[in-house]
Amino acid sequence: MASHKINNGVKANEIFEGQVKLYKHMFAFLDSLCLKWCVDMNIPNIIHNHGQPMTLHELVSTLKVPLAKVSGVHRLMRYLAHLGFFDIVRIIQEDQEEKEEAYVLTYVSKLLVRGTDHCLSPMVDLILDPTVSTSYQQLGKWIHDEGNQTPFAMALDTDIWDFLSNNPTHMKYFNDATASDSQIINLALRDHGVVFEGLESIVDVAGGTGMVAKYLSETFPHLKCIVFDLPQVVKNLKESNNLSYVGGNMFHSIPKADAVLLKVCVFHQI
Ligand SMILES: C[S@@+](CC[C@H](N)C(=O)[O-])C[C@H]1O[C@@H](n2cnc3c(N)ncnc32)[C@H](O)[C@@H]1O
Repeated sequence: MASHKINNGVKANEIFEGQVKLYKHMFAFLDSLCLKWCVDMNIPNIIHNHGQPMTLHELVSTLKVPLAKVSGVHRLMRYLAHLGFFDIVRIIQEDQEEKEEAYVLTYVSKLLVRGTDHCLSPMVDLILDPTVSTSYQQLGKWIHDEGNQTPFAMALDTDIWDFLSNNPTHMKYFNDATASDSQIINLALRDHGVVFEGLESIVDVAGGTGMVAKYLSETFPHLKCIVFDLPQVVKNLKESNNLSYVGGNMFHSIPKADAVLLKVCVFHQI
């Protein structure tokens, strides 16, 4: 493309390339929302349960989509395939002469199949929940605020922990999401268990509902595991011989143990 100068000394090719980049990021929210759509529709499980590549026709009939929306599903699935969530293969169905497109899971969408020990769909449920995601609309207001409130706190006029404790549905989203993330960590711990050998006790500070501690207590029956979190998070959770829950505020004090485990994610701190 010609790169002659135009107004203000900006080259035409820079304008076009800039526009492409700008639009890519401007529409990036659609990537997240298409992901949310496919998780909300349970498509990873539907394809997984189908046991073989699934055609559009099979998918829309399982989803019970009205005829008018079949092409919409087709477009969404092609876009999700472009993003790497599905592969598109061509298969021949019985009684047909022409090959047909069919969807299969990729290593990414396999992480969205609910009911496995490495499912991250609860994380998608939480992060793309409108209450959480729209709080980032507050960034402009937040940057001018002299206090230390997060955008989430500004949007809802309450601290995230108070919000969760007053909203059981979101509390469940949050706990399920952090537990799903911890399942993945457990896969890493499984291969590096040597780190915990020789310890008699460990406290998982801000350990949520105890997914990591549960794994440790089962893998190392002689290790005393304590999960420490806010009282409303750990109340009524099932303890075992070497697994206990303690409620409190980590900024005041934490239970004594040979080692401290601290694993938090920071999305709600920004
Ligand atoms: C992102 S979650 C991490 C949970 C778990 N460690 C994990 O990685 O799955 C942060 C945790 O910190 C807890 N938390 C927040 N403020 C706390 C405080 N002041 N004292 C103890 N726990 C707190 C929350 O209840 C929540 O379970």
